[in-house]
Amino acid sequence: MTEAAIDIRGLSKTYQGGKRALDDVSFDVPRGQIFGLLGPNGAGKSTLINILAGLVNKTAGRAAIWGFDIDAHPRNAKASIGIVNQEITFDPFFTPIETLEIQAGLYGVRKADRRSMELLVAMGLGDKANAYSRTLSGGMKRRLMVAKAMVHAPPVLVLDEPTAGVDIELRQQLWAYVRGLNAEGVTVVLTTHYLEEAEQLCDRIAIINQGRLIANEPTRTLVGMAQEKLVAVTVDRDIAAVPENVCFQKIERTDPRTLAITYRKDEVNAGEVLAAIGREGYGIVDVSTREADLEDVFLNLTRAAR
Ligand SMILES: Nc1ncnc2c1ncn2[C@@H]1O[C@H](COP(=O)(O)OP(=O)(O)OP(=O)(O)O)[C@@H](O)[C@H]1O
Repeated sequence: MTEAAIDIRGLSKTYQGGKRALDDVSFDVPRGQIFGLLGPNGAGKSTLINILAGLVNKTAGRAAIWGFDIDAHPRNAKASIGIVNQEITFDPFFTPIETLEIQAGLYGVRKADRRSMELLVAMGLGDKANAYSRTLSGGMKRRLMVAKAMVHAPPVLVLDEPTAGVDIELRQQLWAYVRGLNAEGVTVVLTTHYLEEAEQLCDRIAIINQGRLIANEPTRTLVGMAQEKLVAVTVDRDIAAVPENVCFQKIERTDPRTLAITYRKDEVNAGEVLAAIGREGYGIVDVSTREADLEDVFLNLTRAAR
């Protein structure tokens, strides 16, 4: 079996003062994937990433990056991971190319092995190599952060909330670059609050809530776990009384001629739901359905875990 890109076993962290930020968390990030780490505010995501980065000491458990245990082989572990933090951190007076060269120096990358320009080009910053970093747009700064995390060519790239506060267009742009890195073989781990983003990008998603792992599934499986489906039915005349039927989990009148019906797709199908409305003597004028999405799963799981 191929070793995992990241292997986390029984990881716990209790901060001074008693806050238990991680509670016996175990999971693998498979190599070559884009892996999403989701969780509400304060769930413990940054704590986990900071442990991998060597910035926070764990209380118990173990973690390995690209097969290197972070305690037994800290240097190799560190060399195997690039981390893009939430905050933008670089000296605004250096140019992008200088920023990358300095970072490469910090990581002990030999001059002959450096690929600063190549990275800038890959991130769409080739023509900005000699501009002051402070003159870059927000999106360019984010991309420079990604390039900076990649100077030592780590096989694993971690992005901690990289798109918080970034507008949709820049977000799409950044993801295009990240997908490009992934296509070249880089394993990507990202934390995000944007469920839709995770759903679009990630092969697999783990959810942390209050320090505990509550899900770890291929994205498609996770989305498939949402069994509730919503259908809005508009009928040909005003609805006098809201119909009742066992196949409706919930039904309400949202305007005089529209019913919003929730049903469980593992128990009934849309045809049965519509037939039940028809039997009440209404003609159906319009129907719209909403697929369950990751947000539904997320809410169900975090609610259940409370
Ligand atoms: N240095 C610290 N000392 C004490 N408690 C801390 C410290 N850092 C984090 N915590 C607490 O640990 C818990 C987990 O925090 P963490 O930052 O890991 O969550 P998160 O999932 O990254 O949240 P966010 O999405 O808001 O960044 C929170 O309750 C937080 O207040």
